[in-house]
Amino acid sequence: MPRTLDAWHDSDRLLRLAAQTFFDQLSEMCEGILVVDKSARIVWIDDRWQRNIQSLGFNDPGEIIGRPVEEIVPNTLMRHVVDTGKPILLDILENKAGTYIVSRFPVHDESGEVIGAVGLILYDRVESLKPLMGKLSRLQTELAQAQSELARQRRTRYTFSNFVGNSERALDVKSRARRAAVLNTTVLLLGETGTGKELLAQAIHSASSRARHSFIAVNVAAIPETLLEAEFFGVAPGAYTGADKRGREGKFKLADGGTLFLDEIGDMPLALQAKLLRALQEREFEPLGSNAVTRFDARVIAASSIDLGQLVEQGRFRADLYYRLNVLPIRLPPLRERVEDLEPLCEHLLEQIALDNEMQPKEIDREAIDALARLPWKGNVRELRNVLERACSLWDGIRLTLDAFREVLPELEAMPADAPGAAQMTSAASRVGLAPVANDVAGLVALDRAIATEVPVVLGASGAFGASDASDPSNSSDAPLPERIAQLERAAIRAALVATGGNRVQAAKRLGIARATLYQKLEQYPELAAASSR
Ligand SMILES: Nc1ncnc2c1ncn2[C@@H]1O[C@H](COP(=O)(O)OP(=O)(O)OP(=O)(O)O)[C@@H](O)[C@H]1O
Repeated sequence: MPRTLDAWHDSDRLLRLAAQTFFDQLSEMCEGILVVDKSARIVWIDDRWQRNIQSLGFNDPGEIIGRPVEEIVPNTLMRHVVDTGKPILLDILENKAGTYIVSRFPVHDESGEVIGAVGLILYDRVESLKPLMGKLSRLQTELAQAQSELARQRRTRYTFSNFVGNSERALDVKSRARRAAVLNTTVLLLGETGTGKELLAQAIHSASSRARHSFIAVNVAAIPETLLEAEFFGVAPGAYTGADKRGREGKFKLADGGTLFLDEIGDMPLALQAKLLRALQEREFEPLGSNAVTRFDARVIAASSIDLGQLVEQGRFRADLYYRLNVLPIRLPPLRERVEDLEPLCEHLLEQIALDNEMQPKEIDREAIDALARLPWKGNVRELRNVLERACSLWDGIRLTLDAFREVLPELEAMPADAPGAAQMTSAASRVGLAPVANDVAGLVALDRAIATEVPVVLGASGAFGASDASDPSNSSDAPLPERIAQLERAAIRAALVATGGNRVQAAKRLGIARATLYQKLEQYPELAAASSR
């Protein structure tokens, strides 16, 4: 079939000519061509490419032929193309000679083996692309900043040295946590709000072999129930209408290799508890809207300020999940049970406050510490820090005396000097008993704080719950509006907590706000947080 043969020969010739024409056209169009052999040594450059020689520090083409390409062209990827046999169709090459838009192709022999590569400078007047390049570089800078901020947030701030306290209880907590750090098991931190559960979780992570990886914290209570699953396990691309087309990674994935801190685990809805249990057991999970499983390798540290055992009894927490989490429980004592740590804690917190506010650290009188030791500190170290911060801002002197705290804690006034220590003061009834009620300002505030700390008792003890906190400067009609609004807000939240016996879910409903919003508010007002159960 001569015609077919002719056609074959014709097409073969045609192809060769096409390749030649393509090459000629391309060399016309582009700003320079460079060819390397299979060991990435330069074998040929065209006339246009020669224009770059001087900017690269050479005078003659003879000086560069036969040399490894990266010795001549900094940042080139020609060797990569030869090694992988894969083209790089479009790239930006930046080096001391300038910024270029380049293209790189492997060259194959008849058997398909890579025998070299061709590099084309498509565009060398990147100056004219300046606005575009400027935008690109701005975006790159922003991305780098966002990435470093994210990495900073995911790094832990705390180590064991930040957990202040030399009391027997504090030392015991630290030694248990140190032991937990070297193991890879699940840890359960139990303790009232503000006792340092998150601090300890970070310290365990920092001292573990996972320290180089992320520490991801999720407050289960602060996330609306409907969003929890996506937040935990992520969303597959295009999983549902309105979902991000590219999907979203969940906290489990983000914590991969590192530590996942699940705060207020007792607030997790039952349906999600099942999925969490499976994830912990199987070490894999399915993102929302996906059938494919994702493996994960993160240590889980869970925390709770309520007795999980009790929740199990009430059928609000799965027993199997409880046992799975309760491998290594650590109980953090409330501050009132380790009042000997008050002094070092005050010193540490005063230093922190000074650093944060760029001021000289204040000192604290022994007499003031003794008085503080008699308070119940339901908001624990967090509440202590708030009190110290307020005292620092209101008190001019360098030493915080008892008077400095009388301004912040008027109930100190009402408390007899020989009042029993906080450790013995286990009920609000005893505190209310100490305080004169009604029109006496200090008494009213004492009552107010007692309400904030021991809700149910005071419910019966005072019908005057709605009475405003007369000693609070924000109550004065001269107080700025934001302070007065905050005061009203506190009063409303407190009233709702009282009315619901401290139940946060019901209180949020009563207030007509989302549960997550209430949790945010309680973070703002730890003395109220201390008053409520979950
Ligand atoms: N032992 C401690 N030494 C120094 N600072 C502490 C200590 N315990 C708690 N803090 C500080 O008190 C504040 C509250 O601590 P953290 O958030 O760890 O408590 P938490 O138990 O996780 O509270 P919540 O249950 O409300 O989330 C933080 O500023 C923390 O640095």
